[in-house]
Amino acid sequence: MELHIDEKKLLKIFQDSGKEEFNVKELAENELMGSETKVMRTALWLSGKGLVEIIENKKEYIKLTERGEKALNEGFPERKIANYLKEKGINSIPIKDLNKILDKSEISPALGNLKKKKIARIDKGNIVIDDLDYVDEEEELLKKIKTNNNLKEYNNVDNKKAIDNLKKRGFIEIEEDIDRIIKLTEKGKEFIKNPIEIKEEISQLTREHIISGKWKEYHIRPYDVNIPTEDIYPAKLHPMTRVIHEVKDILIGMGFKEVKNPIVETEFWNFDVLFEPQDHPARDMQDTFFLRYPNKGDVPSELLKKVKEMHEKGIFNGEKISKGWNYKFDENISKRTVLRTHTTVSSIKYLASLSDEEKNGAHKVFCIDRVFRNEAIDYKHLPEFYQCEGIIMDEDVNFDNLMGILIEFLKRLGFDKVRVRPSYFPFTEPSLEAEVYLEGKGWLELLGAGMFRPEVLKPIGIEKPVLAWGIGLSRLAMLRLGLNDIRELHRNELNWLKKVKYRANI
Ligand SMILES: N[C@@H](Cc1ccccc1)C(=O)O
Repeated sequence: MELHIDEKKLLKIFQDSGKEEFNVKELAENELMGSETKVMRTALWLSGKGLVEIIENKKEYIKLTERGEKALNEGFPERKIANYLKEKGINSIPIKDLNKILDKSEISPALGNLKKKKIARIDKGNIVIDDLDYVDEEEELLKKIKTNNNLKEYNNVDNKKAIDNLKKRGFIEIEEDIDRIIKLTEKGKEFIKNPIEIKEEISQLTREHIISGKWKEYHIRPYDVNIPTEDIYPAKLHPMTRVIHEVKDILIGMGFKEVKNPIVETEFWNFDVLFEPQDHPARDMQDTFFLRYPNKGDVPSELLKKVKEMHEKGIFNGEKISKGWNYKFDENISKRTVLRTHTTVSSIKYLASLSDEEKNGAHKVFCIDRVFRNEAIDYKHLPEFYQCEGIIMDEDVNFDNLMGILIEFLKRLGFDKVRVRPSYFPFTEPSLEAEVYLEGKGWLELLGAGMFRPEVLKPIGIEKPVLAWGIGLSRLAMLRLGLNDIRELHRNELNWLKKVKYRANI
């Protein structure tokens, strides 16, 4: 068992003395310890290891007040009267002369007590003490208390009255203390049968230790991360922010660059450019938030014409490359404003913004952002959530590369078992859906992906193939945080935020 040097020292005191228990105060006086806090801290560690037991006894003790100390040293006021008379060789004095002997405040308690204790009698304005060497039980008690202050010792009926009186006269006070005993357990007794070697220990190696060569003499104590400590809750990032950071770090590590775009978009960028027909059910009121203010946005007119032709007839630059959607494209719909429904807008806007020269190069970009869908709130749906989207554009990237990059990305997120199924998105062909396997949960759908269709790429002037994927981050967050209800993520319940453990790379 690895012990801290203080633990060794404490046990050594037991070993050297042969005693099995000690009062904390006694241990604190031992030079190996030096303070009660040190003894207690060390004893707590040792009790955690089962070597000692800490026994706490509540103790009531009697404390002499300042007035009590004075009475003990100078005598009780009534005793002062008796002593005065004794000195003068008399046994009575007029009450009015008592101020020669006592402070004003002491006179009436002295008189009261002399009468009560039947030591003196009053005779025609004089106070008479017959036995000047009287024995006073209260004085005796106060002397005893000075040497033994444990209230328990004075608990018998005889003392009770005297104690009460001393308390009333303000000579004593009853106080409470906790008496702590450190006692060896059986395991502790076994342990100290072996010699305990105390060698100076350090827990941190400094430059001085190294330069002086002293490091050779010290024992460097290993960290014990199992020592119980108090829980502390420092400020930290919101768990959702941590999910975002984790994904961002992974993608940057894979060579992607981040792009950002506004939340408000035109239907043109959110849908039209992505070859989603204007009568597509995904656009209807169920899914999309349409804006009243502003209700119109600017749309690049050249591109609008090209996209319109593609939608209506599948024609680009006079060449029929697709069947198109065969409906009447409405430019007013294109201009309507919406809260973006997916981050694919960012990918496509990035590609459309490339200059001719940039188009010659290869591009890897990603976007992590909030998207909005008009969904009823339940345990797995919120109208606002995070998506992460990535694209790669290069000479001859293909579907195999897409699979490869997704498997790698998911692996870095901690998902080893990945399964891919064919899927459908209006803007990609072929399209796929990737599922990951989670112990105890089975297969979970995590992302959608595909190769952008020529109907999408041609009008924005991109000739090279582009692979794209989108992943919902809220679901990932739920997995990371062990949540069964997505609403928990945004409720911001303080206790949950304090205690939630974020496990990156599950
Ligand atoms: N935008 C799609 C996901 C996706 C992105 C890129 C390619 C294919 C699919 C969605 O929101 O579900």
